[in-house]
Amino acid sequence: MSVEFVPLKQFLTISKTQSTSTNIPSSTSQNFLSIESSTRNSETLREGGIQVYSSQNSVWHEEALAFRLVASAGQQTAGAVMAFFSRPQSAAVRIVKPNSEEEPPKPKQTPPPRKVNNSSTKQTADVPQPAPASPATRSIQRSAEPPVASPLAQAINAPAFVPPRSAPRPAEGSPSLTPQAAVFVPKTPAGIAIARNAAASPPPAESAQPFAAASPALQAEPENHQQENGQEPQMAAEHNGHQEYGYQTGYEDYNYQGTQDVTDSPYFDPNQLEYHPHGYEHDTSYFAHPPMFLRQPLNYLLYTPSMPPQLIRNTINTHFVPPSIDLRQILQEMSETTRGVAPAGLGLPEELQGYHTLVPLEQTGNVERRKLVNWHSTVYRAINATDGLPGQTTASCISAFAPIELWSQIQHPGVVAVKEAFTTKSFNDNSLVVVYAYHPNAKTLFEAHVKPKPQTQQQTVFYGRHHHRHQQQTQVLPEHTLWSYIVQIASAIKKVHERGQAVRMIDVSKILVTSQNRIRIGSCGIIDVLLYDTQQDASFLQQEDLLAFGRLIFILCTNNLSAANQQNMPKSIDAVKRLYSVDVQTLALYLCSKMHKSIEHVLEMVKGRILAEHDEALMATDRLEYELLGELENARLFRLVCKFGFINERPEFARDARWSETGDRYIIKLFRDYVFHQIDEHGNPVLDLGHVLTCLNKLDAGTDEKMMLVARDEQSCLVVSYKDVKTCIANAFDELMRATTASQTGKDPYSRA
Ligand SMILES: Nc1ncnc2c1ncn2[C@@H]1O[C@H](COP(=O)(O)OP(=O)(O)OP(=O)(O)O)[C@@H](O)[C@H]1O
Repeated sequence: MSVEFVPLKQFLTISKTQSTSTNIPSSTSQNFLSIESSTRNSETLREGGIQVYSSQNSVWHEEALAFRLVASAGQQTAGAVMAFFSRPQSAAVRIVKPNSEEEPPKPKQTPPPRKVNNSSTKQTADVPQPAPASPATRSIQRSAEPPVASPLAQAINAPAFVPPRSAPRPAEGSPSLTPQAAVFVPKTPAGIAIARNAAASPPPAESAQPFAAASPALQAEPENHQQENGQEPQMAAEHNGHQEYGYQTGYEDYNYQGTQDVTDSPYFDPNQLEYHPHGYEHDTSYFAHPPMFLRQPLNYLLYTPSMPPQLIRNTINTHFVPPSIDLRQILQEMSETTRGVAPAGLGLPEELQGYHTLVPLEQTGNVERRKLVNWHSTVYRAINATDGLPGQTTASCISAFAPIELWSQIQHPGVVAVKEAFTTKSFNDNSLVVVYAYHPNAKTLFEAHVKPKPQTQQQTVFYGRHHHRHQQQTQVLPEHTLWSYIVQIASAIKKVHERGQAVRMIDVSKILVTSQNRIRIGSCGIIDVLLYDTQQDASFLQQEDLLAFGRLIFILCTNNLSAANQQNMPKSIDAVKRLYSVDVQTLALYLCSKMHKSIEHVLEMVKGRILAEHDEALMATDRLEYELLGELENARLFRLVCKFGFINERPEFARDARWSETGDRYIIKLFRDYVFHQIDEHGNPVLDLGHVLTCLNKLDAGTDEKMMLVARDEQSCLVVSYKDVKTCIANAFDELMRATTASQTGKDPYSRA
């Protein structure tokens, strides 16, 4: 979430309390609470942005949906496990031990990593499997011949058996998984199939490399791809149906170059900086560069697929959803930003009414700032530790915060959700804090389309916010995008107006671009609180909204903040005529006219575009559903890996007979080795993600396929099915679960009563 702070001398004259708050109960918050109460350390689980209006500051907040999914997934797992398992019953075929009379046991100096064999053939179920010959012989190769029954001792001394991991080098041209491909978890059924194939025909052991070994050629790929599928395509390439309004021809008359600095343009009006639709004072600090600090960026190649392009699921850049590869990177960046922390020394409060880890999203300190009415504001990202009970509120304060309560009830995709508001002195002044949903890496429309752009891309992050994408933008907004914005804003206005309220924040600096072509009106409710004692007619304010909407269209069409000023109107109309369809011009003029307007009439005027927008939105949901399908595997396999982590190597099991070499839990230990600790014939570790995925998928499915597990000392082996291992793991995990529950309730974990 994000929070906005306003220092409020006037405001606090209303409320004499030092810290007051109004909490907006929401079903989402309650859901979170219930999840948090069932998990520990919930404080890291919710994210928030706070916008704090103060003479210096502002803050916000929002739920971290990603965490909620993990938490609920964990609960589902637990429930399934508890319902599923009975007492452990190992179905292992048998443990084969060397006969000490026939052959003396080998000395147990530094036992080498055990070798394992995926003997997926049925024969292994009933016959003794060939055992490793000697520790020196580390080679594990898949035998082409079916295993032959042999006396035990002979089996122990038999030539080394061959697991699929170190199969002979595949013939040239045969399909194999490259190390790079193995790095990435296949996301689709097709991907899984590839992984399985890869497990059946693994790469030569020497080609196996650690995951981080990404090829430099692949590193360049996302960038190129981005250029091809940039979010802001060239106007000429845009299929907007209005190419006659070509940017070059249209704007040349206007003497305004797209990449030119706005301030160099003859169209530039120094007075534009004084444009203040809501009483803001735009000053030169508006264009000041925020303080930047360099940081080590994450290597997104470790997160995004470096698969061959033909294996990437969706390369189409749809209106709202970028191609898969870009989408994944954007989401990773968002996730990284959400977890960022501010550099030390900013003097921010450590805790603020249940919010912590404040990170300014804009410049703080002694900088010249624009004003919102008579106040300055600063936006921070913050993390919500608790849901914060309502503080002491005076009657007058309750009425001042009433608009926030009204706004919190407005749930609309075009409005940044309002959460709560309170006052504070934590910033060494009297501030109003308004908490909003946080949209990582959001930009204002001004930043996205109006502000002059740097010519080069920079891998820099300003206070944890990424600034290296989408820097290369043309200055002319494609008409298709413009209509999309118009429809989204009109829809938001409709929602607010029909509730008898006014938006009062239709401004390029307050509307956020939160993802590809998705915009939301932000900072709603602040003006209502700040001017709560100024009685203003709602219908008058609604007319102001529509006027602001018209001005916004002119600004976006011309990239000029003063485009809608009286003296610039003729030029602006001319520019709109040249660059955009007559429909845009008609709508903008209607909205800027002095006649009585209504949002219903606006919707009537844009109804054709609404259908197009609706279709794009449906296409986006289809795309996202498709992307989501590929992620299903992740949670399932992640839960399995977590179970392994919970179960294996627990010190309390060290002396438990069931975990000893004759116990039923021993299978889990050996299976873990089989999955993760493979070695090749030279004793080198094999890091084959394909093998791990194949094993975990079979384990999760509980297949009857059998494998041979070899003890670490290579003195015995065990033939079990994945189903057996699954049962063992489930039983062990169930036991842990019951122990956990018992420790919370004080009951004996092993008592079934
Ligand atoms: N809810 C939010 N989630 C994420 N980022 C936000 C949110 N609200 C604002 N921001 C970001 O915070 C930054 C500052 O926002 P702000 O509204 O102060 O814009 P501004 O252009 O600096 O306007 P002003 O000059 O009035 O302060 C912007 O870059 C904006 O993208």
